[in-house]
Amino acid sequence: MDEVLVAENVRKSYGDVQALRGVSLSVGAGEVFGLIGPNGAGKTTLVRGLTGTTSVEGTVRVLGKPPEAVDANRLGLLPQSFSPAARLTPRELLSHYAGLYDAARDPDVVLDEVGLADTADTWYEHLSGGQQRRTCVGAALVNDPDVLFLDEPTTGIDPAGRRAVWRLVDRLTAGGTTVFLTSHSMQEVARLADRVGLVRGGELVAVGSPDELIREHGGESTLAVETESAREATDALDGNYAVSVVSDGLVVSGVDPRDIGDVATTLDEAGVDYGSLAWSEPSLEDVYLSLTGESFEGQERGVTPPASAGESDDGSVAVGDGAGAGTGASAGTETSAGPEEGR
Ligand SMILES: Nc1ncnc2c1ncn2[C@@H]1O[C@H](COP(=O)(O)OP(=O)(O)OP(=O)(O)O)[C@@H](O)[C@H]1O
Repeated sequence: MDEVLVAENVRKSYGDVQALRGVSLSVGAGEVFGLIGPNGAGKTTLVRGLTGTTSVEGTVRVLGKPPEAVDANRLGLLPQSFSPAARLTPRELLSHYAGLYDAARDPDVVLDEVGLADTADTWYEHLSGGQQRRTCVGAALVNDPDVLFLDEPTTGIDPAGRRAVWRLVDRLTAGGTTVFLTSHSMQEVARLADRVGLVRGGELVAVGSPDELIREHGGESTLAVETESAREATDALDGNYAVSVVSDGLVVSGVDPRDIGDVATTLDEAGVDYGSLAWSEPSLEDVYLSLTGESFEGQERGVTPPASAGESDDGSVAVGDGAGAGTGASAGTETSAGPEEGR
């Protein structure tokens, strides 16, 4: 695989703050690389170092050259903060940016793709935050770049707009564009990234495909039991299963989906009332939690609300509703991305 982006021992300090402490990575042609990590971990600094918008120590190569030497027609950058002229419309802004390049795409087509066809003639300052961000996304890729850097592209954008941006990224990567993305959305990273890097305290602490990271750092699948009788449930399951008590019940670790019925039967036989059983596989969120000690997007892994069988918002599968209802229950698989938001 041709290496499009290479960073070797990249370091950056702001005064006493070591924002990057020797980051090395490479990204191949057509690959989507997703960078995740807590606030202040160094993600934006790395994007800035890779794009030559801040000086760094170490080596950076983009398309085989120092970033400043790369033809601007071939690069796209959506910075985390980007404030274009407030009294221009999305159509005017994209036309302006398109005019800076040799062979840009038709701004109206891009506006349509980012879902702004209806607001193309509204002043930027009168757009909603999400519409503004979509305008910026459109501006970053109007030149159809070979390498695209997106620093938190969909922050503030609603789910439909996020899907539109994801489809745009799909379209670009299908055409061979390499994408380097930072995000605080686990769903976005799992949906888009071929490989994920987790940065913490200025260091890249893990790199791999989402599946590899989940296998290595995600821990076991779990069955969350929502019950007010945690002690009785624990007594019933102890010995056969690893159980830990949580605020609204207990979590049984390492349960194979085929064993859910056995857990339900055991609880029934012990006379334990439970509201729901929710089985889930480890996800990128668990990887993030295990490597940073913080939950991703502020979400807690765990018990889904009582529900009849069906997929919950976090993609886990809840079964049962009251004692006995879980017997013979089937379970689905939580994808690492949670419920797929349509391609
Ligand atoms: N221009 C600057 N001057 C001084 N310190 C800075 C500057 N830019 C970043 N830093 C510091 O460098 C560290 C890394 O910041 P950076 O913005 O790269 O983190 P991040 O991972 O992108 O965070 P976030 O998720 O909040 O966007 C932080 O401690 C930050 O305070």
